[in-house]
Amino acid sequence: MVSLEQAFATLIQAAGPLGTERVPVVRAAGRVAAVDVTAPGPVPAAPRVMMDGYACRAADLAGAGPGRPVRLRLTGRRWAGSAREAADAAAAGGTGGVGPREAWQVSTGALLPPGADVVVPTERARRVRDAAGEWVEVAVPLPAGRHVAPPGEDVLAGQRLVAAGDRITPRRAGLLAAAGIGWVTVWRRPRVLLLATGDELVPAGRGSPGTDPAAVPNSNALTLAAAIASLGLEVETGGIVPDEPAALAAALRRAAASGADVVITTGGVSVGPRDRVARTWLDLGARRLLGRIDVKPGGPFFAGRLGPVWVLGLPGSPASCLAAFEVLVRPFLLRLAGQRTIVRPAVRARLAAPWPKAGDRPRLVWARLDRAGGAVEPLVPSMGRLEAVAGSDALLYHPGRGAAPRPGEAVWALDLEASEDRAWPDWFAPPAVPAGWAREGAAVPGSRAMGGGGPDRPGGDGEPDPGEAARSQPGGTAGPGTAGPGEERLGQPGAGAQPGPADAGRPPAPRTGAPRPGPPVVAVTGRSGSGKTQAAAGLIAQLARQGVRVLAVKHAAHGFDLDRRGSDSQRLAEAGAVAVALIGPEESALRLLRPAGDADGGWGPDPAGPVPARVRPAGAGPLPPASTGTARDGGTAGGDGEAAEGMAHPRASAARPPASGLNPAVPAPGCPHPGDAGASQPDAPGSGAGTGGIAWTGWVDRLVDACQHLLGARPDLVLVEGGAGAGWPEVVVGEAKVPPRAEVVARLRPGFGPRELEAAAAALARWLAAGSGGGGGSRGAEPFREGPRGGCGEGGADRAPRPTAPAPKP
Ligand SMILES: Nc1nc2c(c(=O)[nH]1)N[C@H]1C(S)=C(S)[C@@H](COP(=O)(O)OP(=O)(O)OC[C@H]3O[C@@H](n4cnc5c(N)ncnc54)[C@H](O)[C@@H]3O)O[C@H]1N2
Ligand code: MOO
Repeated sequence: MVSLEQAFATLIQAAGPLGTERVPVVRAAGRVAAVDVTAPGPVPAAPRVMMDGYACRAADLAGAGPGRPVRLRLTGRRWAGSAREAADAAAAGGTGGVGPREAWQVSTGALLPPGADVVVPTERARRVRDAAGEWVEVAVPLPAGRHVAPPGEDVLAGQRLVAAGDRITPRRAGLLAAAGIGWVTVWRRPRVLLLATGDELVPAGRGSPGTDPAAVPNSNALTLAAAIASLGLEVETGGIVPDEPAALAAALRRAAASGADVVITTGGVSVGPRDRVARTWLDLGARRLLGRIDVKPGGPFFAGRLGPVWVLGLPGSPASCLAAFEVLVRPFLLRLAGQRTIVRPAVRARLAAPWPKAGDRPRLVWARLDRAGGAVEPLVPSMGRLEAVAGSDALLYHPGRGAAPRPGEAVWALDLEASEDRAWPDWFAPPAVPAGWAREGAAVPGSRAMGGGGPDRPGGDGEPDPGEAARSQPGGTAGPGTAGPGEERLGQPGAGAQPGPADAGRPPAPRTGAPRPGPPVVAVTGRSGSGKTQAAAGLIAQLARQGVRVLAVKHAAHGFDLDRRGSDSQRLAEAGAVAVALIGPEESALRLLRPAGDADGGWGPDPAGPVPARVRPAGAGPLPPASTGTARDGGTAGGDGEAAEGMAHPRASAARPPASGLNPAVPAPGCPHPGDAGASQPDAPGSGAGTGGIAWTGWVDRLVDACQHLLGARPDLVLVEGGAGAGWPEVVVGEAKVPPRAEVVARLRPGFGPRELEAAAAALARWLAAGSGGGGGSRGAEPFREGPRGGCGEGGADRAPRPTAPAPKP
């Protein structure tokens, strides 16, 4: 029997989206974007009036004041939607715009007339008519730009509006339309056919157990149909199928030929003589993917492929059927739908009442979650079983193996009220091959690959869609019509890899409830040329061997060339970092580990080599969007806007920071350091050279989010290589932020070699194991630890404490 975790991995990693189609933006809401959609131009495209009033020149208002009104001649007007008056005025011998000491009457939404640079609201102006004509008197000096929206105020040109794999919400669809986008490439919606099996079943709403005790209303189908429809899939209920073998076989054969992508049955998957669903699918030629699962309820299960059709058998008992749906089938369907986030968050919650069952085997329990209090109450069997299912808003999971959890102990609670925001369930160890990481079209026998070529070409409607681009890779701008490998790097599900080798040897991932602290941040500092990169790569290699997922951050103060072979970032990636973030003065990039066996992509012969995920100018928009986890992750980041402010690159400051910018700020030399008071940077005083530093405000969280987003798992550790430090490489640890007050766990000496690195890694591992790092908990909220801890830096690494690690720049 497979575990729930294995079952999830098998199902999810075998599935991928079903191909793309183009839909007009008016029908895009609710669909899943198949490519990134970026703004073709700024919105507004030209300065726009934001108040009903008078457009004029700010210079003319300079002398205005109470009792000293400035008088402007009214020479034109312009309403929203009209730009003709300029031409009319020009034809009439006027200036064609607002001249000195002139004003035009304007309405909110109008284009700012040429020549004008400010709008005086109606309330602040007085209209005067005399023999010489019409005038406007203004008694307030208003600066240029007041009540005028500059181009790009709503949307910046090139800004990502929707990311591949995102469900397009109604508001996002509105945004696309506002940006002038007409058509969107989306993943095709899976078609689901539901069949209920069982002679005892009667259609829901007809027949009652009260009048016919043997009758069972087909309640599963209506629950499943509503739940699946709410995911944006097409769903059809195919009615009730008798248990009689020939009738069952005929019904399943018809279902498989119905054009559905997925046929889901309920009932008949257990071991009784009339439980023939799995057998019948196999007889019809289906290939089995999964059978019974080691979990209760929900254990009786079947998943297979019959030609291009996915066939799933859920148990009949509603509490089991719906539990299996929530933990397996729902994520699976979302994956077929192309959605990048397919799993709801689970939290660690305190058990508020006794565990209702023995703890000897893996169990799911319907429950009610007290989100504010972090407590959870199992509802079985305190109520009727079905009543409990209906009254639940959480599913508890206990993996079995030993004693049942006791009241007060923490259990995993899948929040059934939260929307999907992650790619892998919290309650399983991160997958060795991250979810969504499989290459599209990669061969899985019998799976419906992405037509071998990925997304369909845009439809033959001839509608241009200049706003859309799969701009995932530098130099390789895969258009919507090509199977850009970049798309899968966005975490696009593919029909791809089998579950990777289990996470053997990997220490359990930090498992914490919400709010979840960020992973610990470690810096390798040292003077230029001191061997920092060598030290960082060595540490990463050691940590990776122990199964620690390291996100390496390389501060490239002078910019970087992403594709340069032998670059530091490549060394870090090759050492075994799951991702390498490059933070440069003008752009940032995140490289992700490429799954083994995926050879193309131009990164050289190493099949496990990294690929560039994306590069964006610092001001131009986020790396992958911060998942909704960002706010919860809290700790170091403010809200999106705040963080974005803190992260705006000074050179991009003319442009507004994007609403959910991920780009860390890399202040230019001498720039005041943006960010919150606790922000610091790895550059120590004396690093001189004006390299600036990395502003920590929020962006570590965002990089971590990006990893979660793209790899389906959070890194266990963030390792920053950068900053001058004292001299020779030092391994500096801090909490969520790198110094000012951090401790040095290891210091390497000139000529350090593998032995010294090993010792440094061991010192770091001890620090992590001591609870300062790796284990989660409340770490993220703690201040920096001051001073050294015992036992650090043994062996080849220097033990010398360094009580004052790099101090913050003023
Ligand atoms: N000897 C064993 N018997 C059973 C085992 C076992 O391990 N050994 N497993 C039990 C478990 S656990 C479950 S769960 C059920 C699953 O059985 P089936 O999937 O074969 O489902 P049915 O037998 O057809 O029905 C079970 C139950 O659910 C009712 N039902 C069925 N369909 C619907 C529907 N569409 N709407 C509402 N209710 C439905 C049905 O009337 C039965 O009462 O097997 C155990 N047996
Ligand atoms: O596990 Mo069955 O699925 O207990 O009700």
